[in-house]
Amino acid sequence: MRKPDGKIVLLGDMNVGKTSLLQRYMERRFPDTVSTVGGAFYLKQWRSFNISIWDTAGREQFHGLGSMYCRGAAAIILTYDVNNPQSLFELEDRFLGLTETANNDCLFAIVGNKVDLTTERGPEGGEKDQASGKTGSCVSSKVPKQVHPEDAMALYKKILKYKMLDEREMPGAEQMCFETSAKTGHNVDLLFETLFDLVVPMITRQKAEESSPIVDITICKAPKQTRSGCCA
Ligand SMILES: Nc1nc2c(ncn2[C@@H]2O[C@H](COP(=O)(O)OP(=O)(O)OP(=O)(O)O)[C@@H](O)[C@H]2O)c(=O)[nH]1
Ligand SMILES: [Mg+2]
Repeated sequence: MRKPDGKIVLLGDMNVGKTSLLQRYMERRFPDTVSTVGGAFYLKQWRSFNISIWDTAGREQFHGLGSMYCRGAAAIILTYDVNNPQSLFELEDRFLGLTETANNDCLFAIVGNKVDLTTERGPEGGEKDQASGKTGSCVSSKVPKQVHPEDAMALYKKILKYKMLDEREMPGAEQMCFETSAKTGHNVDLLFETLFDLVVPMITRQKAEESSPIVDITICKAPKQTRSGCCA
């Protein structure tokens, strides 16, 4: 098997839907899942590159493994559940620290999953069914969204500051914060394919640097002069 050219890692609390998102994208279905143990990866061919996408366990007992999975990552998908504010909080509190082992120029996407279960705020402040777009007081069993996109965008900006990444050189919060549904497939292709397109130039640059390493001439010492006047 060819070594992957780049790596993307899904992180986030248990039950937010990491495995479901990956299965929706790779297998085009929404099967029943069991809580992930350790981690597992899929290989995706994107253009001429092989990208590994790692699914990790959100359960606390596997927390120690997280930084190992993030090693050398080109992009990290921080996933939360739009119905569970605590799951967004956990991203900053528990998962961000695991990303220290990722590449220095690692990209971050913040993904609010399970939007199919929610209603959206309508223009007049009323609730609107996110799937059908209908406004009304009795809109099925859906609940108002608990975490709004602005909260995720604020976290994205905070992460750039924390990582000391220049906001002007990184993709904007609007591009890197997604709301998805693994159940309906909403925005799932957009999420993964946006990341692939951003990661590919990074891989190309990295490969170019590896094939023509820069020689630091300041560390090439001048030849020593021997007593006889010859160079040693
Ligand atoms: N309605 C709805 N349910 C979802 C969605 N995504 C996942 N689920 C359900 O949420 C539960 C957890 O999904 P998983 O994909 O196993 O969650 P996970 O983040 O991988 O969890 P861990 O492996 O424990 O870290 C399952 O019952 C899924 O069917 C979604 O977009 N909409
Ligand atoms: Mg899982």
